[in-house]
Amino acid sequence: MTLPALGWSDRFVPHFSPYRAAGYVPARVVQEHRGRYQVYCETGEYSGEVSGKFRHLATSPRSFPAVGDWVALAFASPDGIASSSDRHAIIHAVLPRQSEFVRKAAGSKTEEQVIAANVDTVFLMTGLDHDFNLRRVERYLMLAWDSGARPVIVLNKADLCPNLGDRLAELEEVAFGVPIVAISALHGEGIDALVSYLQPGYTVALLGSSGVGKSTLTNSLLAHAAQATQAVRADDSRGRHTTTGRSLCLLSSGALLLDTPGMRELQPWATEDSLSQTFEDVEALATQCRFRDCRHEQEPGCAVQGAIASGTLDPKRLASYQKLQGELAYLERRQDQQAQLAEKQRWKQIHKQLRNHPKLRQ
Ligand SMILES: Nc1nc2c(ncn2[C@@H]2O[C@H](COP(=O)(O)OP(=O)(O)OP(=O)(O)O)[C@@H](O)[C@H]2O)c(=O)[nH]1
Ligand SMILES: [Zn+2]
Repeated sequence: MTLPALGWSDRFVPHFSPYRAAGYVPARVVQEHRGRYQVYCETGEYSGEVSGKFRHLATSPRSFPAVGDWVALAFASPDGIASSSDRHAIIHAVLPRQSEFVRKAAGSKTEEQVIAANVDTVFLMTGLDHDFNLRRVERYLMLAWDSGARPVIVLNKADLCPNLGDRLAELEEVAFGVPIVAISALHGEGIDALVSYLQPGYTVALLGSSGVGKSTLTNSLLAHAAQATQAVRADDSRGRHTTTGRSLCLLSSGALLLDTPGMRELQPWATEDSLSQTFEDVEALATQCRFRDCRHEQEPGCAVQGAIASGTLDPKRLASYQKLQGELAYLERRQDQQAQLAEKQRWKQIHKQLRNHPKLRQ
């Protein structure tokens, strides 16, 4: 496979040039399992792990490669002689990510884990059945803004929806220009509208609650992929079915689909930036409130309550905003507590060292 077919773009070139000079090759992570990685580069698929130096210098779990990452690779063989015919390789660096999806453990930055990297477009899937929920769409939009990937709202199960027009109108109120595509994954309807996001070398991922139709859509996108997988297999000298069981798959259109259990389980968390981006209407109104610290409850001159009274803002949207703001504040408090605890531990350690210091001991 060529690098552009794997999703390489000019944006990575300057970041990679020092590694190229040192003799490394660029490769993309297509699978991760307990510190072992499957990667693709121009000469095929390799199995790899990070170098000892990498491990030593890594400051957090976030530093480690994730599916979708571009890495600097060196070929290795057991006797230490570099050779590209050997299928083992060492990862020496992770290139800066264009986007990343992070699993956040409540209140602990150190436990944050990257579960997908360099996704160009994320399909936020919502069902047009009982799953339809504007508040959930808001949360997924926040997650998307936070990741750096471009969101597209995909409304699935259009076949079950008698009032699509109403649904679309409701959604537009929270989507602020994010494209909305209605499909029926089961019946293969409307999929054509997704094609423009499935350009060769583009990486897409699906997010949405369980049962929304992610697998159904994936299967329909993969359905005609036989030829493409052939091309990938031809690159593998051992003729293994290299695309099966991979978290990054080549679609017939030439786009890459990133699908991992981690992505499927991803829960939206609020961050300051994503909150502002998702609720720019509420925040714009808030700047018009008479009091700067207006809580948008009973205060006089509250522009937010004014908008609700005049029917231009849905009160449920304000409630959603305030709920997420509360969640954000909770997370920040937890993080502060953790930081304080870590600081306390550090001083304990220092005191202990001082106590045991030979010159200071009586
Ligand atoms: N009527 C209708 N049913 C659909 C459509 N797409 C998916 N389904 C059905 O919805 C159910 C769940 O679909 P899945 O594709 O398994 O959903 P998922 O998002 O992958 O679910 P998880 O694997 O739990 O995350 C299945 O019974 C599908 O047949 C659709 O467009 N219309
Ligand atoms: Zn106000």
